[in-house]
Amino acid sequence: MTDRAELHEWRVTGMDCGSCAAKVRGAVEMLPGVDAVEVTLMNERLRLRLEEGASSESVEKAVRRLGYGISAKGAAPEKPKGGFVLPEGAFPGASEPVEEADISPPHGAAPKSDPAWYATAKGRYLIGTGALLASAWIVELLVGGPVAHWVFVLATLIAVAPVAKRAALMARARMPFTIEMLMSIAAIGALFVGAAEEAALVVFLFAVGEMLEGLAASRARGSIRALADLVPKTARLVVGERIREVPAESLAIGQIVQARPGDRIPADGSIVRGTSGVDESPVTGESVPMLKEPGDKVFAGSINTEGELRIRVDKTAEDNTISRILHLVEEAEGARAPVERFIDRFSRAYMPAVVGVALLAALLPPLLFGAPWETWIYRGLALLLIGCPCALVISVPAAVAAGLSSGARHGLLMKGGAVMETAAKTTLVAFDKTGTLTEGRPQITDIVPLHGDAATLLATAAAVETGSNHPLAQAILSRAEAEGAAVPQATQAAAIPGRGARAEIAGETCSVGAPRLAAEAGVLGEADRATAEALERAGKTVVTVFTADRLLGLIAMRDEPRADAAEAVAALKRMGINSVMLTGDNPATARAIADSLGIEARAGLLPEDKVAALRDLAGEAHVMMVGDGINDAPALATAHLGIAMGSGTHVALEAADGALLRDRVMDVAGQIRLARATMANIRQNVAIALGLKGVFLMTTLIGLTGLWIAVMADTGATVLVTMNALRLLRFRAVSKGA
Ligand SMILES: Nc1ncnc2c1ncn2[C@@H]1O[C@H](COP(=O)(O)OP(=O)(O)OP(=O)(O)O)[C@@H](O)[C@H]1O
Ligand SMILES: [Zn+2]
Repeated sequence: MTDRAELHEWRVTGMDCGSCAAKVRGAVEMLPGVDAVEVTLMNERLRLRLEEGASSESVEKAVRRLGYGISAKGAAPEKPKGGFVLPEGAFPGASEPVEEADISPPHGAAPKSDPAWYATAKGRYLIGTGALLASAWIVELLVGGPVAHWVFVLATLIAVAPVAKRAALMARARMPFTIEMLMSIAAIGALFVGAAEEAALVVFLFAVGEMLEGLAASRARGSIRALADLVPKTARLVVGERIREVPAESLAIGQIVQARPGDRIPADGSIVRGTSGVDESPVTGESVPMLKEPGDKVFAGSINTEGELRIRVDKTAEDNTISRILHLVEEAEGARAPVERFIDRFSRAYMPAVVGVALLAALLPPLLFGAPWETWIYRGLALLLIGCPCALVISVPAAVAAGLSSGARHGLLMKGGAVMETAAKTTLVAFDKTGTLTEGRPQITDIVPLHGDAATLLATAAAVETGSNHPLAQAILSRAEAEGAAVPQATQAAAIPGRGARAEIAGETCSVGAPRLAAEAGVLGEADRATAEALERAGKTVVTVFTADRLLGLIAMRDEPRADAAEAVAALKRMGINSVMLTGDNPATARAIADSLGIEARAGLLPEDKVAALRDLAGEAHVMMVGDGINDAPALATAHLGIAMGSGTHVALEAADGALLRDRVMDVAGQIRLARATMANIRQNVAIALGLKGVFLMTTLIGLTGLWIAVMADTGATVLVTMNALRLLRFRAVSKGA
């Protein structure tokens, strides 16, 4: 393997059942110099590594030969071929290139809408086979007898030809067990046992099934694409006195745009003029409009409800929150759940096994017991049709895609099926305290100067904290600003993670930090310690302000628990999930807050202690860690699952396994509920798929059902499974008003 290998990406159109993706993967994997092949059905993507010297054209050729459309990502979109390789002129118009469903271009460009069903290659194939079948029936009605029989034979042959051609192509790509192959053998075989009418019907029903599958797949894709549609295509750019309509994609950072009442905001940005209620539900799922004023941030895709706003663009179109969410949901699909891999392996073994059973059924009874050949060959052919694993193969990705996009619309993000599967198993949620269980906006409650006055103490503390972005530092800085304190000049200001901050003021080293830090420096007397502890027992966080030789004073702050934190802990409890709070804050403060929430607490943890605590917990439970993502990245990475919540998520979106975009603790329960519902949905789907197969396997063997029922059973199962999965789109993870 050379390290010059390059990553390539294409868009592949026309895949709409799980086995399609497997076919593309199989065909491409065989090519020399190709490695790390990844095919995703829902966003129609093929990604692989090409070694130096290997040509990307051979990849494109291999995919086209299977009858799928392929175009390089980023390059000018080429017109994709339809789902079927049709002989020239087999059906009117069928050999023209077909504009198939286009997925969301991930970065905000205008997505095309799906063409009507009859305009797709599969639609035309369906109409063609339907017309053939209908004409044959008319002939049967008018003429009947042997003529009609031969008309059915002819209709079957014409209709099955494109399928057989495709089956042959796949077989040559060393994939003999495909649904196309089973179909072709069953249809042509049926002609030999004299069931011509049924053969024609079978091909027609197969076309119906393909069509429905295609519709279901594009529906699932559409639900993800809907996210991209939220960002307006155009923006009203303010240039001097005038306003110009420009494409939203072309906006550059720093430009000013106008949003009128009722407009969707075209870019992530900050308000420079105007005050208005902004409905962010499209992005975060938060349904109550938020009052925004100059300086506040807004997301692209939110709706401006009341007044005119002028907004400075902060992010380009491909970098805004919604395209990052979209990107995440798309990426997510690549991380396949273990259950999905299992199903894949299973279905790969399943098809050959069914072919074996079909062969035995056709041969054994006549050979061993002298049963009639015709009957048993017919039954064998019907068994072949039962060998289509479509329903089984689509059962997992359909549910995962529906679950993911349903979550995304409520601000609950998970990076793929693997994350969902783990989330569903959660037995313990570890919460970070500051900014997660609490608002993360501490307010100063007490200033206790020991030398000099309160204003000087505050000013000194503020000078030291200029080097920190800790919430406690923010509290001190904003209070100092509000009081107009005369903050002295500080140099070499630096944060001491998990402990405090330090700086030089007028040649003297000055520190602000946990009482422990002052104690270590030997400047915390008994009386001061008692004062601090009394404040801490009231749920306040105390910081000490000190120089090398004396304690200047104490500052107490209180960070209120989030309104729904206690309720969320209770909701998790009802789901059988324990909660624990991990915090760097001192034990007394932690105890006071934990008691008010009904949660266990581990306090006084340095960042590395949090990691150790999580390792410890992960030994006996499935742990989901929820943090604000700001300085708990190592902890998020240590838990089985790390979920970033609230405002910090914009930083942590890429690093965590999932994110909750709203500042609601209840969403943790919602996230797990959604994951559980998705896993339950998958189990139902697998049961439907396998159950129906089992039933029809039996009825076919005893001769109760025949060829066309076998096709219907497969199509029916596929449709049932997809519809069941789409139910997840209506999933309500969070009760209203939570
Ligand atoms: N910049 C700072 N200024 C003052 N004190 C600080 C600062 N940074 C940390 N501390 C002290 O160290 C303690 C632990 O800080 P750490 O950042 O680990 O926890 P936290 O973020 O406050 O709480 P949590 O762990 O729940 O998020 C704080 O409670 C505070 O006493
Ligand atoms: Zn299929």
